[in-house]
Amino acid sequence: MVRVRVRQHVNPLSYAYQTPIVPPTWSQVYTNPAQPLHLDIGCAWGRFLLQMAAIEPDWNFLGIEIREPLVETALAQRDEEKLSNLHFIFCNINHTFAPLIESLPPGILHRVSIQFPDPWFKKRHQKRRVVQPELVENVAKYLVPGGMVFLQSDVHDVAIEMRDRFAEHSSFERQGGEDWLPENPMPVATEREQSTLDKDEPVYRVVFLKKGEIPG
Ligand SMILES: C[S@@+](CC[C@H](N)C(=O)[O-])C[C@H]1O[C@@H](n2cnc3c(N)ncnc32)[C@H](O)[C@@H]1O
Repeated sequence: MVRVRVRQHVNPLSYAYQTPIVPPTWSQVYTNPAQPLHLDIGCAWGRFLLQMAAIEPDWNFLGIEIREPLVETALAQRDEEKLSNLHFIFCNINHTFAPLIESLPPGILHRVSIQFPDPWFKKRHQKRRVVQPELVENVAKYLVPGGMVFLQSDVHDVAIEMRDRFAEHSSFERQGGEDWLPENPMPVATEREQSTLDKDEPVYRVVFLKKGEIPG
């Protein structure tokens, strides 16, 4: 895979990232647009999804990333691997969630992952964090009953903040008790997860399911 130099962070609150995208024509993107969708928010180079899409051909995967060069690289790799159940979109998810999901067949969003989101440590920068109350509200609105939210971070405060934002919402039920999950429920580790584990550092993980009856 060819790697280009990219900025480490972009400010999602800056003017350049406020416009919602025009969604693609999904029948030109996925072979079967009716398959359950896994949305990965902040997918970076897309390595996690490239592996997931190969392992789970009966799912569609959508990676969202605010740094455009990473999306271009991920799409090129997707094409090289001929994965017709995988797509990546360059956008700011905080301005795109509703129009994006509404452009898909209804009842399609079954899984959302947010893995190692940018921590934005300084107090005055914390509004740049991706898990804002409006995002939680949108996940609650569009995820199917029984659908899964998987969150993980190596930064304890960030993990607590995103965990609490989902826990406080009446639509979600936390899984696995009060402790952080010891294992990743997904069969693939992200790049950030792998580098954290390689350094023997902790990863804070939590899963929520959306309450309600699962459609038969
Ligand atoms: C620390 S990286 C983690 C990447 C990957 N999930 C992993 O675990 O290896 C966080 C990613 O989220 C992206 N990101 C941050 N804010 C975003 C936003 N509002 N919308 C879409 N992507 C965002 C960043 O550009 C970055 O690539």
